[in-house]
Amino acid sequence: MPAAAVGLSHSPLIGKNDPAPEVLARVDEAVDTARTFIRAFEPDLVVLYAPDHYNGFFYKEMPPFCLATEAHAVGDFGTTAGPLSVDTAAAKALAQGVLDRGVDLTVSARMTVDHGFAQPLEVLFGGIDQVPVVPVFVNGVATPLGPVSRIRALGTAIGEAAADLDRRVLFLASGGLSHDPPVPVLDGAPPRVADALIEGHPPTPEQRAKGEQRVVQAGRDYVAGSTAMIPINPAWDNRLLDRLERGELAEFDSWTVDGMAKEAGGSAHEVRTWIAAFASLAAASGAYDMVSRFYEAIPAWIAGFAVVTAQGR
Ligand SMILES: O=C(O)CCC(=O)/C=C/C=C(\O)C(=O)O
Ligand SMILES: [Fe+2]
Repeated sequence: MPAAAVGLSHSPLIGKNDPAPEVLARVDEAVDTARTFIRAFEPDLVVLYAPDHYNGFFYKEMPPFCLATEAHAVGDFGTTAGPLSVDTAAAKALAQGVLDRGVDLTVSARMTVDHGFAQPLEVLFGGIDQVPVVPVFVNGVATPLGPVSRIRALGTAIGEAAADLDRRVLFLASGGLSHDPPVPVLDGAPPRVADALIEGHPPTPEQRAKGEQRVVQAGRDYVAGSTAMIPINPAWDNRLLDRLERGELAEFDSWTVDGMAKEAGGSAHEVRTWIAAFASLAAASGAYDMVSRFYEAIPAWIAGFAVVTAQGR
């Protein structure tokens, strides 16, 4: 089955706290390469693995992962609000295929998603409704988190199920790599914050604007060096990309949740989306080749920022 993968870091700070023009130019070139790759591949289905940042999933019920048969974006950090063009029939077929393979998948018939999903669709496809998509939420921020092996199992099961669809499938990962942006944490949160993380009260426009401003300020503080955030870790990021490039996906099973957070920051768990996407590509194609690989540490975006394309053999 024709299959490909693209990994793209997201950042709420893109366009809001940009790095120097020469850095932006290098990112633009890498993103253009990914767009050209996608145009040449001509996918007719995108399986999009992305995290949520307490806009759609809350501690009242927090699944490790969840596949959507319909989805709606909230429109945070300047992304578009509205429905994603979910291919419901393909989503249902993949969900059944994953469950049949013994992975306990949660399904949402009305998923709420945020910039984690919307940004890659806008950047690569020009909008959130431009391509048939199956959104797959992968928890990358809300501890406790299970072992990475389960994410690899999810990605493998989705890749195997996708191979039965007879479609041209692009597996797209959104997030990571090492980064430690200000995302609220339940442990030790004051009661009002804890209640919001558990119940998920939709923020007022003023509350959303205040939260977004806090992230922008964190980006400025990070560039200025006055921050307690765990630093971007290019060595860790490149180790991850090396393993993806060599197809050594089983090696990720030994990566621990605590170790990942300590070495690469609280949001480094977003790399679970990358591991899922590449596991899907490996399962759908048997083997793959990395076609392009861009990486740069971008403090203004609080991101170890990567853009990668890979083609199934
Ligand atoms: O209100 C808030 O605190 C929102 C925080 C938030 O959404 C941060 C997101 C950061 C990323 O998506 C990232 O750097 O990957
Ligand atoms: Fe994120």
